[in-house]
Amino acid sequence: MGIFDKLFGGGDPGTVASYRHVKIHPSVDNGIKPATQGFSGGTLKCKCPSNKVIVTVEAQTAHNHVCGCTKCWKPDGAIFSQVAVVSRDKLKVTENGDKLSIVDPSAAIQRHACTGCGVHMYGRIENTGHPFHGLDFVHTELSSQGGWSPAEFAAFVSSIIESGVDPARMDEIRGRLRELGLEPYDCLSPPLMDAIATHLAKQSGALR
Ligand SMILES: N[C@@H](CCC(=O)N[C@@H](CS)C(=O)NCC(=O)O)C(=O)O
Ligand SMILES: [Zn+2]
Ligand SMILES: [Zn+2]
Repeated sequence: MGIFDKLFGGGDPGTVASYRHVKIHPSVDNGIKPATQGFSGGTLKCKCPSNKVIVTVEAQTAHNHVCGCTKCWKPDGAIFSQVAVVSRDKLKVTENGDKLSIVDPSAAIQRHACTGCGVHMYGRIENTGHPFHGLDFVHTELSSQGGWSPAEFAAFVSSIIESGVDPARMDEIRGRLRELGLEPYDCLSPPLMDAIATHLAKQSGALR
């Protein structure tokens, strides 16, 4: 396809592209399962064969999404992470917490990873001025329970290139995300970006 076609939408108008062959993340590749009404949490387990780290989440998650950034934990072979939030008072490390270590203590989100298998068990924001302080970040695919809130959008999509994804694949990857109903954004979704900006504007005094 030439640059003109690429920019102005040339190509065969009779063809509806399917991007089913494009893999995003195992939790969305075969269709996205809806949340179970009344679901109230479960346990997340790391991938160690024994002495697994276990995290208990006592609530349904919110804002689940796939994230293309380089910092979020991804299962082997996946180009996106899947990550949701839960109130920090609903999350407890219940077994083998001594195996956890913070990946990057200087990051806004402190990701507590298992030193045995590398899986990130939860991410926590300790900066009380951060717009998302009070929320923990979790990968609900680490739970054997079904019923968690499903992915709703795709964040930091362009960032997958930083992990080595060929930029020429971006059209098919965004195409697949849209096919799955996961609108692709290069940062967070507009409602979350608006929430961050509102928090910052109130902090600075630009808004009251
Ligand atoms: N392009 C960067 C984006 C990193 C980034 O900003 N990630 C977002 C989504 S998880 C974030 O909020 N990071 C905060 C943090 O990692 O502490 C990358 O891929 O490394
Ligand atoms: Zn482990
Ligand atoms: Zn991320």
